[in-house]
Amino acid sequence: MSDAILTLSDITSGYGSAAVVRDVSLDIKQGEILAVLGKNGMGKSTLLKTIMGFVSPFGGQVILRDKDVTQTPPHMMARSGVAHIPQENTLFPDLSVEDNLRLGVNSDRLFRQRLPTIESLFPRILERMKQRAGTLSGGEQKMLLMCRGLISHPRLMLIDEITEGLQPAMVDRMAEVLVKARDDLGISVLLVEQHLDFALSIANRFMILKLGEIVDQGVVDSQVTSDQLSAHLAV
Ligand SMILES: Nc1ncnc2c1ncn2[C@@H]1O[C@H](COP(=O)(O)OP(=O)(O)OP(=O)(O)O)[C@@H](O)[C@H]1O
Repeated sequence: MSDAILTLSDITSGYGSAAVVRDVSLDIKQGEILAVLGKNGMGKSTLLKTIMGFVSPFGGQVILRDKDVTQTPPHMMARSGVAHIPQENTLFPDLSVEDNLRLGVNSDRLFRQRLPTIESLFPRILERMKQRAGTLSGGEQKMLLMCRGLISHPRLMLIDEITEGLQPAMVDRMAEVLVKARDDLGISVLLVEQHLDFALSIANRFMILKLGEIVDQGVVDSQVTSDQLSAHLAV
């Protein structure tokens, strides 16, 4: 049995007949953060949507803990412990913070059981439980999206540009939360990012996607700096 929680083998996918992700192979181990970096339009979001089952691959395999889940629909992927936090805001703005959070669990018992973990990660969200989600600040809405993912107790999170539009203090908070999720809860994370310093501050490994293909990858250590990788991301 492989120790990878997720393995992609030669995934090619896209829209209509246009391939925007080409022959991507990767694996993520339990409790590891893999950052997928690249310029706009390089296929990063499509890669996450393909794993989650929103986009059907033209070829290749998606393996979750040794089980072939290629073409598995999103609700079944969620049931298998995969949480997708898309770039778009998928909160229900007219529902309260609490009701949005409750969408991440299927029972009142689990909700009450897991709330303390959420409280320890994001105390400010708890202070706003009765507030309509649409009236939270942009940063608080991103926090709520992350909490809704975390309260489902995922084994794997697919996170798409969570730092977009966040102020530096909130970016730091988000980094702390992801590191805690990895180190304390053992969650694996596939992180799509344009914020290089954020990604390199928390990721174990990185991978650069260019026109849908992996053009560089490696372990994040003191040798890897944002200056080296920024050439891949410059517009
Ligand atoms: N639903 C769709 N139908 C057709 N083409 C699409 C669709 N979604 C994305 N594309 C195209 O696929 C390509 C890759 O898009 P994708 O959103 O995966 O890139 P990305 O690397 O996540 O970019 P960004 O950083 O700007 O979000 C782009 O050329 C985009 O226009």
